[in-house]
Amino acid sequence: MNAPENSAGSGLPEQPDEKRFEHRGAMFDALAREVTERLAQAIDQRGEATLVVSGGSTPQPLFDLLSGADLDWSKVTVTLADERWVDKAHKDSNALMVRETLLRDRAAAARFVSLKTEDPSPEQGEPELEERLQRDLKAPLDFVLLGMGTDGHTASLFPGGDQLARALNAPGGVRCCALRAPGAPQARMTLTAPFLLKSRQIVVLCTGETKARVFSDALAPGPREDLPIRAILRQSRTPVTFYWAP
Ligand SMILES: O=C1O[C@H](COP(=O)(O)O)[C@@H](O)[C@H](O)[C@H]1O
Repeated sequence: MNAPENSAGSGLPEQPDEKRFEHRGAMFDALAREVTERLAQAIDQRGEATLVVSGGSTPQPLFDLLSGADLDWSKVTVTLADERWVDKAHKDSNALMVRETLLRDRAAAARFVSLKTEDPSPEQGEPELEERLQRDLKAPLDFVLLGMGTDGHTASLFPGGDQLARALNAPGGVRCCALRAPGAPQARMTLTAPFLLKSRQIVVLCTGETKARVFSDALAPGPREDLPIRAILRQSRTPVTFYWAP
């Protein structure tokens, strides 16, 4: 097994905290409160906040709730954990989903940093995006919301990804990585695992029994390459909470 990225004695257990709920509604309410409180605290303490969000379907009810949260959204920078390399109006665009569900109502005042360029491929877009992320995102990130696929991917850290090793082990503060994988219909841009871990708090948000089983598998010994979510769950540098409901 490869060593976890960030296991250098922070005092945190190498195991996430878990918050399990009987109903999704209660889970989304609790998580919306936690995100709002953490962003408000960051704004109070540092004058600004950075929120990284996943794409996919699971977080959409949370985004609906957060869009009306009573926060000074003009001080919040939002970006994605990963993006599919499709046109910004394409139905599979994570940015489109985030614009339609989160960045409206009060949250329309937030600044959005896109993970997409006009380049035909993510490989060609990577240098410009790396520059953008270095310039526009302050680390440590205040709050990182991740999802997980039933194949154990998180962000676009997919098992079998052509650049998975680079995305898991990126050196020197590299923030993003283009990646293609058999389990991902479109080419992807992902934040690297080391950059995701450069954060004050990570939440992994999952629903359903299948993902609960994948989560248990990920906590068991085995290579990160098989279930890349392990790069997030099995480290002791950054606090992680697993939010789950059936
Ligand atoms: O492709 C993706 O999948 C995961 C999980 O999505 P879900 O629809 O099962 O919630 C997501 O976290 C990731 O950001 C997305 O690009």
